[in-house]
Amino acid sequence: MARRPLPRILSTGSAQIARSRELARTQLARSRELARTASDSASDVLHPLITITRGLRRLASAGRRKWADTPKDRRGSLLFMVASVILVVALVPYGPLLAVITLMAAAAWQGRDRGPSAPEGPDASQTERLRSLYEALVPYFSAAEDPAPLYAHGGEWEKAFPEYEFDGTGRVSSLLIRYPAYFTDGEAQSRARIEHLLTAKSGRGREYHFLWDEEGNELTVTVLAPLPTDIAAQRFVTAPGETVLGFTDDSQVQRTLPVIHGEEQRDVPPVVWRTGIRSTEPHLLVMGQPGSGTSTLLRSIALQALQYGDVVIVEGGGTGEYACLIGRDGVLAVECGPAGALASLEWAATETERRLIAVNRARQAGNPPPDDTKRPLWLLLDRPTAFSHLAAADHRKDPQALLQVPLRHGRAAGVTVVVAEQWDGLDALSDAVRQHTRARVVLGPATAEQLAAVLGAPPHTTPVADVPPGRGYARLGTGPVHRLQVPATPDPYDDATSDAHRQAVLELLPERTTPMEAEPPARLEKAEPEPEPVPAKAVVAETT
Ligand SMILES: Nc1ncnc2c1ncn2[C@@H]1O[C@H](COP(=O)(O)OP(=O)(O)OP(=O)(O)O)[C@@H](O)[C@H]1O
Repeated sequence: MARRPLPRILSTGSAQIARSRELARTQLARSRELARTASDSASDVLHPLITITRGLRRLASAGRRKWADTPKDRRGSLLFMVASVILVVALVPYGPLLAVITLMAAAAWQGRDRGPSAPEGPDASQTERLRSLYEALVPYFSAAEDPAPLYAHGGEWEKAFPEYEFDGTGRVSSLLIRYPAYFTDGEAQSRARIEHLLTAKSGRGREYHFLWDEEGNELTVTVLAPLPTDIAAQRFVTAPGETVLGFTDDSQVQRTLPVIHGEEQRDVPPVVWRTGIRSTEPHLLVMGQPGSGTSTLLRSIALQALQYGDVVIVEGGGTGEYACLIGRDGVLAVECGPAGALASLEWAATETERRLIAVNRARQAGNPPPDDTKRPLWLLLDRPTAFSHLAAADHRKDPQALLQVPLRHGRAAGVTVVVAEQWDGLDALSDAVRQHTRARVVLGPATAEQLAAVLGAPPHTTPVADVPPGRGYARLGTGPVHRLQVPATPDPYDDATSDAHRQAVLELLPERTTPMEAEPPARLEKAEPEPEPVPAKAVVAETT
């Protein structure tokens, strides 16, 4: 069959349509070109304005950051300084105009393009690190029954690690990890397994902080900077009843203390322990292994306590580490022998009862507490279990038994007990000491079990490989576990002490009120044949 030609109208129509399409395309391309040229010239014209706006934004956010970083107590002076500058500018001839020009110039400088921006996302080696971390977590964060597992071998690590940061050495410095809701994050063992794995895989030798968000099924891992070990003993800016145990991270402590370091002053976050009538943790237990710095912490506490109170020191180690305090104003006794320790603690128990009775009588009579009950009394015991062993061998009274009254009633009577003990003496500590010392410090290396036993909760940070002396953890009551670095407060009579540290401690010592010759020489010797007389001031207090 012969093919019929298409109707003419159709063939010419399609040609026309094709032509008009071609025309539309050219017009579109031309208008795009026009728009591009217009936008290019507009951005050329507006470029300075855009740069200045960007610069102003950067300056404003820098100002906001500076304000947020300024400690609250310094904000007033900062505000005053800014107000003074504004006033001076307003008063100077052409000042406002010059100020606007300077501001625009600074904004233009700040807002300039700063070269090619850093490439987005991790580089090859960082990707490899994150992938290997992800793969290591697969066995812990996956279950065979999960139809859409977040963790699977060869899976997408990007979904599991939405945020990450690396340090200069290419190691992870901060990481946000998502995990499935069925992971048993409420169990300490499950958490510990993950924390151990992450520590090993992210690089040992650093301290990590783990923040578990059980509600959001997220774990934030942060690498912590080492705590400063160079802060020496000094007068800390604290109120009466506050004692600085040491320094910690700024993440968990709102307050900072100005400390002098050499010529400089800097603000550091302290662990402040409150004692006295309103304290919920009126007594402290310090644990550590030999050489971890427990005596140094006691010396630091004594120097702070002596500002407002009296101190009795009982030293079971017999190393004479508190000799610098003998005869100083406010130091009622430094006892190194069992008989002296017993006598001092007997006096302390009686004194606590006396204060308690006096306070109660005054209260019942509607009077304020008498003056002779107000001066805080501190009982500092370094290794008291050494005396417990000696007392048991000699069939004498255990000095720890005498702590019962000061521990139980010390808060109301203004008596604070601090006990420092080594790990081998932990079991020999009396029940009263364990029950009433609600402020806790652990110094030096310690196992997870030891930390949990003393602090009552595991720290959220991993242990450091090399623990400097005076480094550890502190927990006040049921509060968070803080990392702690005790200020260097060495024995000034120790030959190994540096001159600067020796001078720092000597400057804090109160005046010597009892001449050294008046002190019986046997006082600092370990074995004492005769019972020590009750300290001079103690007798006075007892008879009043
Ligand atoms: N916070 C600190 N900063 C700097 N050095 C410290 C600190 N704490 C302790 N040291 C140093 O560590 C050494 C041991 O300290 P310290 O005597 O206080 O330990 P200890 O736990 O009481 O041990 P021991 O009972 O065996 O004496 C000392 O040389 C001391 O100067």
